[in-house]
Amino acid sequence: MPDSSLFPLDIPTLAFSRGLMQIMLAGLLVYVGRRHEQGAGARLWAAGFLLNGISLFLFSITAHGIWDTVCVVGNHLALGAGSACLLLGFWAFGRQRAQPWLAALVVVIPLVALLAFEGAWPNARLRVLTTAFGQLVFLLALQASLRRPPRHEIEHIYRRLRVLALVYAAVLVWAYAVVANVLPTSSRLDIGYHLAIFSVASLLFMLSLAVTCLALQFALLAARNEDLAMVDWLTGLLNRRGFFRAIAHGDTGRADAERIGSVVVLDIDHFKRINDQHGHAAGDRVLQAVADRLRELASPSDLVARMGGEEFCVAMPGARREHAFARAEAILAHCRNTTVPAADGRAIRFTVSAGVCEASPTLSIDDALAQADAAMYAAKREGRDRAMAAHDLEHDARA
Ligand SMILES: Nc1nc2c(ncn2[C@@H]2O[C@H](COP(=O)(O)OP(=O)(O)OP(=O)(O)O)[C@@H](O)[C@H]2O)c(=O)[nH]1
Repeated sequence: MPDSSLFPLDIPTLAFSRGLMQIMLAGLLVYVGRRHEQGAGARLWAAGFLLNGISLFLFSITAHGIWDTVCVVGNHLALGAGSACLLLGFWAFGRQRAQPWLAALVVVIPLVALLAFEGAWPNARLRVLTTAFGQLVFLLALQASLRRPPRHEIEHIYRRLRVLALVYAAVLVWAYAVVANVLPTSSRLDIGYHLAIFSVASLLFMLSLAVTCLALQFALLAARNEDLAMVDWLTGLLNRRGFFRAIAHGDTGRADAERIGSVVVLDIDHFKRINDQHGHAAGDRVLQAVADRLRELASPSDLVARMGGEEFCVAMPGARREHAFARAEAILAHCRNTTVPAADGRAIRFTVSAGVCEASPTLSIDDALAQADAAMYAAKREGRDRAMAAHDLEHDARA
């Protein structure tokens, strides 16, 4: 066998650099996990990379006697525990049910390798192969955990990671098939050569995995921030932006023509007076009480939003004008019977005016809202605390 190598780096040096890199990435993930509200996944990933790093450090040490045993035991235990933590991290991040038996399996396999082929029947080749089998189980479990992304925004990252894990699993099988003497080795491609290629592949995989974990955490944060930008902080309802986005994305779950159905625009009567008499904080509580009533009376497919100030809107998918009108009147009655405590202990009573408009394939959502708004102002002019339909306004105008 010629004494030549395409890889001037020896495997322990590569293992040392891989270990160092993983420990550094673990530090970065700890930082990210601590700063984010949903950082449980990142913290578990950090533990996984740290343990993997320690395992590689121990692997790269050349020790003798008892210290050699300590290094081999530590290497196997840290490797199994590290893989289990990475899996637990993906389950926590994806809000999936953890599968303790699977996590236990990736810990038990290197342990069995250690006890059986280091302790009972010493056989380095079988020990290495069993440990590699544990890594293969980890990669397959990782593949399975990436099947259902928790949000559509991170779907493409999950898809790429699945491809990456698959390619790495193929390299792992190829490298260890040589160790098992399953593949023929030419005079040039000896076991060391294959393991060196595997070491580089492993370095690249773990680096990509860590960068992907960071990318996932940031993508989740960006998606959550986008959610917050769609929600009114005071009432928890959609805000104007969230309402139009939900309409555009078809969140009502209906086909186009039916999607919008009818819209009801609601406005609290003499709200300025409530603010002036009872203070802004009491006014805020009235806004929250209206939001609660709307939530209570909404059907699951309705979109309920605070469009700004004291104006609210409910999109009722599939609802015809008469049905929407009846529901608007029910909301008004509910608000009429609601009391909100003022700071001085008095009960604040309030009323709401509403305008109803049925959308149609020829009437855009903007036009339907404008017509419902006009109907709501007509209701105000008629004396407030009532609902009016845009359709009736048209009829009156024509008469
Ligand atoms: N407390 C509180 N008040 C708000 C908020 N947003 C807008 N307002 C107040 O809502 C009031 C709206 O007053 P107007 O537009 O005159 O309407 P109104 O008094 O309800 O009269 P009508 O609509 O004609 O019945 C203003 O005084 C705003 O300051 C808010 O988030 N909290």
